[in-house]
Amino acid sequence: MLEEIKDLELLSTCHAEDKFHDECGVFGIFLNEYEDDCEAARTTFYGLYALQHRGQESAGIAVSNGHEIQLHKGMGLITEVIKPDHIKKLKGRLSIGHVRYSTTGMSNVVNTQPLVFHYLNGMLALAHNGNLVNTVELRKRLATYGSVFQTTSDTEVVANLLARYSQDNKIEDALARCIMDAKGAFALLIMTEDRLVGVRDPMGIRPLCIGELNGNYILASESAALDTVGATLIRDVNPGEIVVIDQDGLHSRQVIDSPRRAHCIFEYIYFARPDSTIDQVNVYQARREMGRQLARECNIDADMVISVPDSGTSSALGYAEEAGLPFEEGLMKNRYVGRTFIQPTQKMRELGVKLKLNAIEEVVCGKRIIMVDDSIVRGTTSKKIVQMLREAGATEVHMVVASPPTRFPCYYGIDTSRREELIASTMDETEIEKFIGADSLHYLSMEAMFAAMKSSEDTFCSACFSGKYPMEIET
Ligand SMILES: O=P(O)(O)OC[C@H]1O[C@H](OP(=O)(O)OP(=O)(O)O)[C@H](O)[C@@H]1O
Ligand SMILES: NC(=O)CC[C@H](N)C(=O)O
Ligand SMILES: [Mg+2]
Repeated sequence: MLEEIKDLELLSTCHAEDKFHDECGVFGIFLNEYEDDCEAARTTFYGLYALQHRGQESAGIAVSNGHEIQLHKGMGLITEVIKPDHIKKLKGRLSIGHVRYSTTGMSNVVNTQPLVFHYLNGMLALAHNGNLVNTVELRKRLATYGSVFQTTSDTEVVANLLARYSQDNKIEDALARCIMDAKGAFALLIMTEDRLVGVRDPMGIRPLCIGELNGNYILASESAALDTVGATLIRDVNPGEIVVIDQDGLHSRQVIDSPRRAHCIFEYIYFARPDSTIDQVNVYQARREMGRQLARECNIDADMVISVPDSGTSSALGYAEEAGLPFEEGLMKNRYVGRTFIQPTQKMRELGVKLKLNAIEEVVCGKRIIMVDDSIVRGTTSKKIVQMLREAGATEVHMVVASPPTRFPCYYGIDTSRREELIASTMDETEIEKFIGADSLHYLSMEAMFAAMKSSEDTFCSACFSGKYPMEIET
């Protein structure tokens, strides 16, 4: 039986004001060996808990007991949506889960994932990280064949393609045809009654890795989720590869061989957890190296380096090390605020970032500060923090950013699709410096960023900085 809860209306997600550059997290497990019927759902819950930073709008878990798929999903964080009583009802040895930050289709309960469908050969569940760039064209095409849509998300288009191509085929054969049609970024998990299937887009834009836990296989967006559940990272799913996990183990098929790799550079800069390793590069080490490179490019006379926690900290450490300056905690983050929070009162809204971050006067007063952040998107955070540090007595505040200016929207799964909202698309560096009120502003160069990654430009998608998109965008 399909169980679906209504919008919990627990949170008024204020992403439009608060932030707009998350994406989604997926996690799936196939248990051969298990102690109790709820183990798959429970493990998925903890996996999604570890991936919460990737999406905070909604969450869901689907489980198969071999005959049918059960689902529980809703709006909110994983701990708000999935309670212990729900886990008790989600019985079965296969499970997939999703935490969402919407890119195509609104943030509402209808578009929450996993999506579960009945089709010719039974039931299937889908969980998607990424964004298709030819959704409109595919939807139109499918509609002319008679497809109907319940959601406005791009993920349902994939479900319809799968249903169309499945006929007498196995789901992985249908998927192999489907990914020839679907253009864009996708790390997809598909679960039928008896198998778990994962696929990564041909350029490998979004991450997906394979783990192993007591002889059982897991697919997850980030390796930190594997660590959390006690699993070991085996490898990344290759771009264009389909991985099938069933009772006979793991089978793999390379469906498309694209000469171009386009791993999202922003995963390393901001999205992913520093304790994750993606495509063999540890995120913490990448960020730290970007900080070192940044220090080599800047020459600022200052007393200390501070970070904008959380995601600016790894690069701030690298910067301080290279510049030979002390690293201090000049800003403290309220750990309970997270990336989505309950709408504050008007007065609190005016305080804005102060809900999240506060300066430690005793550290910064009378000091010349170098403040390191991973990125500036709209400039809201930096403007308020510079002001905060000055109010706390800092004599100079130099803003250094461990990435190049974010000038172009992302169409591949990060919701920065409104160019006019990106401060660096409308202002030059001098204007931004003035806007945020810093004594100076420095960005990491593109060359230094790739040097930090020890790789060339054509390994990554860095379109948010360069405007060079690895594939055509539907207009
Ligand atoms: O220019 P803006 O539009 O203000 O956005 C940029 C800020 O947003 C991100 O941090 P976030 O608040 O998401 O939190 P985190 O660093 O704790 O992950 C990023 O690390 C910057 O600090
Ligand atoms: N951020 C994402 O990866 C979103 C997945 C999918 N495009 C959705 O909007 O639901
Ligand atoms: Mg930040």
